[in-house]
Amino acid sequence: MRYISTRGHSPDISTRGQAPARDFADVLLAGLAEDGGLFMPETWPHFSPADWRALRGLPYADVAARVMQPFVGGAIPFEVLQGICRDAYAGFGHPAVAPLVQLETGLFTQELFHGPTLAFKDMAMQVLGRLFDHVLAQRDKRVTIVGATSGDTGSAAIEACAGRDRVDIMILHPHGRTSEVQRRQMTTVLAPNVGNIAVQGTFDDCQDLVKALFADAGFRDEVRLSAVNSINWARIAAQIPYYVASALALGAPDREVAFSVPTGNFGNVLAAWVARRMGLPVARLVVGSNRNDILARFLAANDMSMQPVEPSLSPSMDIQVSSNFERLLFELLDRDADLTRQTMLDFRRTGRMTVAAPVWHHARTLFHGFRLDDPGTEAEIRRLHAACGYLADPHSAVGIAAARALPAGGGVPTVAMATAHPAKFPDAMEIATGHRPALPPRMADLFGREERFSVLPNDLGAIEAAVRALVGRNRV
Ligand SMILES: Cc1ncc(COP(=O)(O)O)c(C=O)c1O
Ligand SMILES: N[C@@H](CCOP(=O)(O)O)C(=O)O
Repeated sequence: MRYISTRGHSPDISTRGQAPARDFADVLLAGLAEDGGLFMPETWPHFSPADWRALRGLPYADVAARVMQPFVGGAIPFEVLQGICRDAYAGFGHPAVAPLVQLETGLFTQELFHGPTLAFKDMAMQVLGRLFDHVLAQRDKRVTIVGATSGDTGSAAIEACAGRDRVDIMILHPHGRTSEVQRRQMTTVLAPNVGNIAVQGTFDDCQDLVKALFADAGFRDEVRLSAVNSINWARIAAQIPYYVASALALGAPDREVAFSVPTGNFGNVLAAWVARRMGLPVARLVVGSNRNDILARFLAANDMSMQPVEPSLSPSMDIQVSSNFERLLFELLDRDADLTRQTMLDFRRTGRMTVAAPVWHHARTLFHGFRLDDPGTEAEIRRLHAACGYLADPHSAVGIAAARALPAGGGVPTVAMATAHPAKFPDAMEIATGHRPALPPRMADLFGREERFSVLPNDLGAIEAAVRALVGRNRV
């Protein structure tokens, strides 16, 4: 399998490509293409109904390896990939890894939060940490990972990379805009290869800083920059298998399913779209947003206009620029990289994007948008708890409410993704239900642990200096 950039390869003008086609291992290490685009597979793998059926009954780790295998291609032998997946999921807190829970007739939630940091990010990040180890050892290289987080990616990435020999990792979070549990999960990891910066800005500022670091070619090469956000294709590839696992459990490929996904950076729901592109019978995909509803507004009215990021009860979704939308746009524009690049540059210049009517109509056949404000989120958490005793965190509650808002779908079961453990957001949970969910015993002393992080302005030079200091410390 080869990969191309959303901005550097046009099917008509292939010689204009700026980022050369790469294999999976190259893409894992590069993170973002040199031309600022996102990597995409050159072709989409396709599974027949018989291929899907052959996955039924396998342990989750084996499903993951088989679903990821076509994306990994010849870059890593299948036995190695399978070993990595088995090892990655062995430590999860539930034997099914990502169990399905029925909430009501036709409505299920898939719990993606049984990994070490209690959010869906672990599902991919535990695999990525091991993939980095394997590929870096093979190539005898080191990398510096710089990631942006609105709360959950950071701790999952740190957990996956702390103490690894060939990786330094610096995580940027928006100062004061995560929950305290989320912040402490990152800042109390004192391994020498880990750094944390609280940026005086929003998640979008943090994400823009990461992209600006990649755009500074000198810096990128000097520290051998890599990424663990879902701009890295490997993250998307490792998020596809749980859609497959729940669809199979509900009768696929002989029965359709629908998915409802609480959305911010568009990486999770994009993985569901890829599963459908691979032939999984997915009837509908619902994009759930909080008050930062740029995606819902786009789907409702072809209006992707940026507004200031507002803090909400679901802080991990407080995002305006959904990076992975660029991957969808590339597909919607028939893989015209020049048009994708121009559309994205115009969006960042003007803060506004509308697409041609047929493109927008096509997007609406693929995705339904939904928006839930904070009072609605609180009410949904309370309702669920009263109705069936289920504690859904504020992000998961947005996804569940979005699933319930869907018009009846002719007997198609809907799976709403539960993306975080409620104990990560104890204040919101207590206000909504009167219950303060406890952290697992291994994290019980989180609030007594020493924290280490710097507060820095939203300034590229300051971030580059901090990354250089981290790298310098570990490479002498
Ligand atoms: C708990 C939680 N739910 C939902 C999301 C949104 O997922 P995505 O950014 O893949 O759209 C995030 C952050 O990414 C998250 O941490
Ligand atoms: N919600 C995320 C934001 C980054 O998303 P990613 O999937 O692109 O890493 C977070 O919790 O950090």
